[in-house]
Amino acid sequence: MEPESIPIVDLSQLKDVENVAEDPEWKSIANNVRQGLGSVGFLYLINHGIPEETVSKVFAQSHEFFSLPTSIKQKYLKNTSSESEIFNLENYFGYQPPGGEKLHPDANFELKETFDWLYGVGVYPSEELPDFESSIEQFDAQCKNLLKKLLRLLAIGLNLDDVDYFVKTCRHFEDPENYNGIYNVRLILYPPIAEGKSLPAGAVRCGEHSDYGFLTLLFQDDVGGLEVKNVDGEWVHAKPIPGSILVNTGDLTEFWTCGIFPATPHRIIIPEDVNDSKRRKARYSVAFFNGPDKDTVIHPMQMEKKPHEMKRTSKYANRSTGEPVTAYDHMMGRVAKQYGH
Ligand SMILES: O=C(O)CCC(=O)C(=O)O
Ligand SMILES: [Fe+2]
Repeated sequence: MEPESIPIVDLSQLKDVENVAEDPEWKSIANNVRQGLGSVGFLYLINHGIPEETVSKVFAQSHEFFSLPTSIKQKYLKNTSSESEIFNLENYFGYQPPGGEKLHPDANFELKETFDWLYGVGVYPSEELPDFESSIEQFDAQCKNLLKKLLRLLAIGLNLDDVDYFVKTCRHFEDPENYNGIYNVRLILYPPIAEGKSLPAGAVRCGEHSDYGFLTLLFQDDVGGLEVKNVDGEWVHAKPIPGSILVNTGDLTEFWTCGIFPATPHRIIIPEDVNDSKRRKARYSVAFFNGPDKDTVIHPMQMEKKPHEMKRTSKYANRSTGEPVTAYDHMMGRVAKQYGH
């Protein structure tokens, strides 16, 4: 039997209408989103409305940034020196060199470089790359637009009375200066592995993990290598589909919906075959990690699950009582661990 694959959801029919909850197109797409995110926990969006040019500009800036000499990149190093530095969200920007972060506590070494961008704070390489900030700002605005639609689709799919139930917890979309939302844009480079290069034992590109927040938008180039664990526990290759965006739900959403939307484990391993093109090529990706405003109190929702949502064992699936917790408290413990605190 073919392993369960990652569904594709077409957003082309998502029109700006007055009452989205009653619109047949919105309802039908909302069902597809619930089906996809409620099973595999990942889906591809096509015809999502983010212009190709906006995405390629960010990728171009990412290529340029990671090609800068290490001494320059080190100028923009993220401050991960202590737990309190990391817990201060305003510090969550900057560069991390290979091995600087572990998404899985047991991963030996993650062969990647990252750069995190936050709205309104941080020091960016404007001197070296004059278009860096404006490219990411444009991308940020487009991602937020799309996320608003997705959060409404989630609410419709769950039959919530208020279609803006989740959108309202992201006041940072409308007023980023005043509301401290937990979200960031991340540029990622997985460097090429030259023939004969020796790697630390057990090295991976990205250790197995689930994301922490609400929804992640992931843009990848054409190299491939990301694997996603499906309901049957098999690793499925999230092969690149040109122009598409991968979207997945994080730990907070799993907690919030008592497992209707699972936080699906994913990883990028290094192919053992030295001739595998995925090993020999650099891979670039860009992620938008979205969480709610940090003071949002999350009350786990008790609702009936559909049969396919019972299949995946979720940490929170059988929770009958869930103590409310703020989004910040739920997410930050996990963030600190990734820097070894
Ligand atoms: O680069 C990718 O394709 C995945 C990255 C990822 O899962 C993450 O940074 O959380
Ligand atoms: Fe991830």
